[in-house]
Amino acid sequence: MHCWPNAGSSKRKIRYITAETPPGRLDRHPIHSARIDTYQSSPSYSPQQSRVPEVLVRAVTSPIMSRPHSARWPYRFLSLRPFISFFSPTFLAKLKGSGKAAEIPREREIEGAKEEPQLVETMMKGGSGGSAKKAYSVSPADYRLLDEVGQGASATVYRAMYIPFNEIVAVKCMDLDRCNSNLDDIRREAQTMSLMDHPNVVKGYCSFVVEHTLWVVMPFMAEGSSLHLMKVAYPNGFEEHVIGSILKETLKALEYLHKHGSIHRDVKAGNILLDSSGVVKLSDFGVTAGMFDKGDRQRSRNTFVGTPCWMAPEVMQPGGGYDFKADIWSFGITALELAHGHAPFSKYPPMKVLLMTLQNAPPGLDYDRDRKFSKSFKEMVSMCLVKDQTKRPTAEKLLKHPFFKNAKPPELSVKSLLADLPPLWDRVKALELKDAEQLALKKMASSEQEALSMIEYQRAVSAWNFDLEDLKIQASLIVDDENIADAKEDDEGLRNFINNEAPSNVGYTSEKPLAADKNSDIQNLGDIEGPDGSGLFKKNEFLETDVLEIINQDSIYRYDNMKLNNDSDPSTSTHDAEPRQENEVVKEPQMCSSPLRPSVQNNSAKRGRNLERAESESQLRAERSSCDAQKAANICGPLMLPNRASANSLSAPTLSSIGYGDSPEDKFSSNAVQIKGRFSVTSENVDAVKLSNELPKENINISLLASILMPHLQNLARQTSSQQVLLTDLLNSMQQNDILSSFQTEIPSQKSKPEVDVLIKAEITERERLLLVKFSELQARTINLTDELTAARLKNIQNSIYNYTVFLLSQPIVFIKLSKSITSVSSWKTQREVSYRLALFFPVFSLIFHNISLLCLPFKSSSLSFTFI
Ligand SMILES: Nc1ncnc2c1ncn2[C@@H]1O[C@H](COP(=O)(O)OP(=O)(O)OP(=O)(O)O)[C@@H](O)[C@H]1O
Repeated sequence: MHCWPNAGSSKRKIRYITAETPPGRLDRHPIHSARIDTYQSSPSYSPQQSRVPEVLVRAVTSPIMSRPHSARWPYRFLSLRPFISFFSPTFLAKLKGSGKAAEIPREREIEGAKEEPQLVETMMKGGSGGSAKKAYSVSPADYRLLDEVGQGASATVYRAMYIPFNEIVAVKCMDLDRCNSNLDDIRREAQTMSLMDHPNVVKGYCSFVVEHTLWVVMPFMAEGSSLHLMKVAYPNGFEEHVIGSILKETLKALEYLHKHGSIHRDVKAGNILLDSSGVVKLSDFGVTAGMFDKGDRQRSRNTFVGTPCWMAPEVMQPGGGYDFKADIWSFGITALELAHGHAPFSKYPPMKVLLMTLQNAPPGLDYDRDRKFSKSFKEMVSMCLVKDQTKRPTAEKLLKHPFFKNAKPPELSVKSLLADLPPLWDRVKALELKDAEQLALKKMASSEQEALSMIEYQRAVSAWNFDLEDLKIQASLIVDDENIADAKEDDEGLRNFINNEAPSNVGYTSEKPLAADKNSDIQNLGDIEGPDGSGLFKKNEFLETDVLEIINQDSIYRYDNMKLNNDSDPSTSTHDAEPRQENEVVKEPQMCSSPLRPSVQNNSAKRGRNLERAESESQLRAERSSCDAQKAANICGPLMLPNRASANSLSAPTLSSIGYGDSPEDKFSSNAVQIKGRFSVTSENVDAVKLSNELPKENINISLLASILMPHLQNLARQTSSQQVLLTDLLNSMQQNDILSSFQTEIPSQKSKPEVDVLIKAEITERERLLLVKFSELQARTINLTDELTAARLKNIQNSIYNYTVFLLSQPIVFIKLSKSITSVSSWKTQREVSYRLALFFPVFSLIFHNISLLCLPFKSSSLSFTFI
C-alpha cells in the first residue's frame, strides 16, 4: 500500500470521499478541500476521472481559497487553530522544556493565519525531527520573487521572500504552456513534494497556479545543486570525503523514497541540493513514480523516463520493466559525476548514450585519474553499476557499506566547500553570462575552426598538389572503411534497439512526428513520458527514416569522438574521458592519407594562426563560392564539428547551458548538414547544397549515384591495371617457354621441313654439345666428390681405429699408473682396498668407454681423442 508517513490522518479523513464525489461537492467541505492534494495522490485517485488542466489546478490549489474562511460556518466549527495552537512550538517547547522551538516566530505564523483569510492548511511537519507546523499561503501576493537561482527543463526557480513569515523560500515556477504534454508529471511532482517528510528530501510547502505557471513553494537551498557548485568551483569533481557525505545523504533520501514505494527516476547531481549549513537534500520529483500503483500508473514503470546519462540499462530497454533499483544505477552514475565533474558519456548525444549504456561495460572508477579514490569507494560504485538490476544492492544495504559508514557528516565536509563563494544568485548570473559568452565564442569558433581546418588542409596538400578543388574531389571519394564499419555497427545497434527491443510502450515525448522537430526531440529524449503516463516511444510512430536521420545527425559526432571512442570503455571512461576544456579546439577528423591528415590543433597554435586564418578566409570564401553544386554536394571543407553549449555536458536537457546542448544549435551544428565520405557539407556549402536542391531530382540522383559508384569504379580500374601488368608478365614468360617447347616439339618434324632444318639443327647440336659438355663436367665433378668423400671416410675410420686402439692400449697403462699411485699410499690396507676396487671397476669403466667410443665413432671419429694419458 502506498503509504506516506504524514498522509495517514488525511487518509482517514478522506475515507468517505469516493472517487465519484463530484469536485463541486468536495469544494464545499473545508477539510476535504484541504486534503484534496492527499486524496489525489492516493492510489485510488485516477487522473482520468477529472479533466486536465482542471485536475491540475485542483490538485495544486486549495479550492477553499476562493471563499474567505469566515464566510463558511463549518470552518469555525472545524477550525484548525486550536489544533495548531495545541501543537504550536511554544506549547511543545514548554512540554519539552526546550527553549529552541520558542525561537521560531510561531506567534506571527498563527497571527498570519488569523489575518490571512486565504491561508489554507497546510499541515506540514517540520521534518522528522520536529513537529512544528507551518502554513504557507497560496496567494502569490504573499511571495516576493527576488532572484533567479536555477533553471530546469520546464521551470525557473527563484529565491523568494514569504512576506507573512519574512522567510526566504524557493519558488519553482513551472511553465504550464511549455510542458502542456506533461501535466500529469507536474501534478505528481507537486503532490509528491507536499507528501515528503524526510530531512534529506526537499519538501513542497504548497503549490498554486498563477496565470500560466504553477508555483511550488519549497525551502530555499542556499547553495543550489551540487552540479551547480561543481560548475562554479569544482569542475573536476569533489574530494572523496565530500562525495561520501553528499552520497550518504542522498542515499538516505532514496532509502526513504523506496521504503514508501516510490522511484525517483532522476537521481543526478543537478537534483541534489545543498544548503549553506551543509545540509543535502534530494529534489525534483517531476518523474517520480510509485511502485505500487495500478493501472495506468503501473504501466508507466515500463516507460522511458530519466536523463540518458543517468538512466539504468533496464529503463532504456523497456518491456522488462524496472523498479527502484533503477535509482541505484543513477546513484552510481551520480557518484561518478561527483568524482569527475561530469557524468560518463555526458559529451555524447542522447541516442549514442543509450547505445553506449546498453552495449558497453558499465562505467566505473578504473582509470589512472581515479587512483586517488579509495578501494571502498570504487567498490561501492561498481556495486551500483551492475547491469543486472537484481544484483544491485538496495539503498538500505548500500548505506551499510564501509564507504558510507566512514562518511563524515555533511555539516563538516560539505560546508568546507562553500567558503568564499559568492551568493547563489550572483553565481547563477555569472554562470549565465559565461554561458552566453561561450555560446557566442562557439558560434565564432565554428567558422574559425572551419577556416582553420581549411588552412591546415590546404597547407598539407599544397606540398604536392596545388589543385585544391581537384584534391577535394578526390578526397571526398575516399571511403573511410573504418568509419563506415563503425557507422554500420552503430546504426545496426540502433535499428535493433528500435525494431526489436523497443516495445510498443516506449514513447516519444512529443506527439508530433519525430521528423518535425528532430533536434529538440532527440535532445529531449529524457523527458519522454506521455501525458497519459503510458510510453510514448511508439514503435509504429517511430519512422525508420526518422531514425536514420537521427543516425545521420548522430554520425556527425562520430568524427568528433572517433578518438575518444577508443577508450569507449565503459567507463566513462572512456569516453568519459576528461571533460573538454573551455577553449579546447575540437579535434579534426582523422584522415587516411598522411598528406591530408590535419594536425590536432592546440590553443596556442590556434591563436597563432588567427591572423593567417583571417587573411586566407576571404580568399577561401571566394574559392568556395566558385564551387559548383555537384562538388559541394560531394565534398566540402574539412569536417564541420557540432557546437555544444558547455564543455561539460552536464545535466538533463535544459534551457540554459547547464546541460547537454540546449538548443538545436547545441546539438547539431546547423552548418553540419551532412557527412559525405570524410567530409561534411558545411555552411559555406549550404548555398551550393541549396543550389543542388534546386536541380532536377534526377540530376541529384545521378550525381549521388556517381559519388557512390566512383570509388568502386576507381578501385576496379586500379585492380584491372595491376592485373593487366600481371597478365603481361605472365604472357611474356609463357611466350619464352613456348619458344623453347616449340623448339623441342618441332625437332621430330624437322626432317619434314628441310629449309629451316639446317639452322635449327645447328642450334640444337650446339645446345646438345653444350649440354653434353656440362653433363660431362658435372659427372667429373661428381666422381671427384665421391672420391673425396670415400677418402675422407677412410681417413675417419683409420683415425677412429687408431684412437680406439690407443684407448684400449692406454687402459693397462692407466691401471698401472693408478696402481703405482696406490702403492704410494701409506697404509697397506688402504692400498689393498683401492686395488680391489680398481680391479672391480676397471672392466666396468672400460666397457662403458668402449661403448661410448663405439657409438661416437661413426659420427665424430676424427674428433675423438682419448687423451687420458
Ligand atoms: N529549493 C531550491 N533552492 C535553491 N535552488 C533550487 C531549488 N530547487 C531547484 N533549485 C535550482 O534550480 C535548478 C532547476 O531546478 P529543478 O531541477 O527542480 O528544475 P527542473 O525543470 O525539474 O530541472 P530538470 O528537469 O532539468 O532536472 C536546480 O538545478 C537547482 O540549481
